[in-house]
Amino acid sequence: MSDAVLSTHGLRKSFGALLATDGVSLDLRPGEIHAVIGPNGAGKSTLIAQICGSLVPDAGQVRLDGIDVTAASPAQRARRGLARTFQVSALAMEDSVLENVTLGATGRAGGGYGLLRRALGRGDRHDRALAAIDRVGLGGVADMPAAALSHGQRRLLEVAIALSLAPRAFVMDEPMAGLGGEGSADLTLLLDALRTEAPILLVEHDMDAVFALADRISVLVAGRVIASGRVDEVRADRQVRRAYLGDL
Ligand SMILES: Nc1ncnc2c1ncn2[C@@H]1O[C@H](COP(=O)(O)OP(=O)(O)OP(=O)(O)O)[C@@H](O)[C@H]1O
Repeated sequence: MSDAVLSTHGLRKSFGALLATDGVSLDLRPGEIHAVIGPNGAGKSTLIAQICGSLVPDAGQVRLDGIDVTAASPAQRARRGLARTFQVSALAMEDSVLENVTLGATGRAGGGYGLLRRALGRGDRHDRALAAIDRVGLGGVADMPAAALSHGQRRLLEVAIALSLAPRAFVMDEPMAGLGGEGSADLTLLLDALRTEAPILLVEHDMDAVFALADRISVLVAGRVIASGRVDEVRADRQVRRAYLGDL
């Protein structure tokens, strides 16, 4: 797809005899949320790891803005605008919300300590961090340590770190995991609004959130995309219902 911001082409990765991803091709287009769903062990985390560069595929390619980044490191991809939020929070708990955004974004983009100190002194980085914090609704707690935040606020902080990179595309790994109803509702509203700033590849088990947010869904089962399309198309797909959705 020529207008895709992010795309994968035939990504394959095996662990011994197990094919964890088996020729996965999908794309992420401007302005959309594309959800990837599938049962436990389907290969979702393996797919994300290959997209973000922490796992090298056996075959296939990843393109960002049409450029082949398959050989690029996670930091190089982050600098090109690929912003990942983590399934397990990677925050510095002792540091303030603001420090987490300024340092976290610099770290993910691969800055060493010297670069990090220069970045800290830079007004634009500070302003961008504050804007991202405001954007996710944490403006009132910018000086509080991450440890003092609720679980839901920590997820919002993860999004603020990603947002401060001025990303071309977000990759989010189960952002709703462990959130209660209120936390999920807040994050759903935020993601709904964020898609126009950068499209979101969303791996998520929470089907309410997926159906509320996704423009398109791809269903991964045993390492293969068994269906991909608009939400109504995928919900109606017999193979998907049999393999995964049950009686939804
Ligand atoms: N480093 C590894 N070494 C060996 N096998 C692995 C490794 N990582 C993943 N696997 C296997 O690959 C398959 C796909 O795993 P993966 O974690 O990508 O699935 P998933 O869809 O993310 O599952 P979940 O929804 O439970 O997070 C599983 O069978 C898993 O056991």
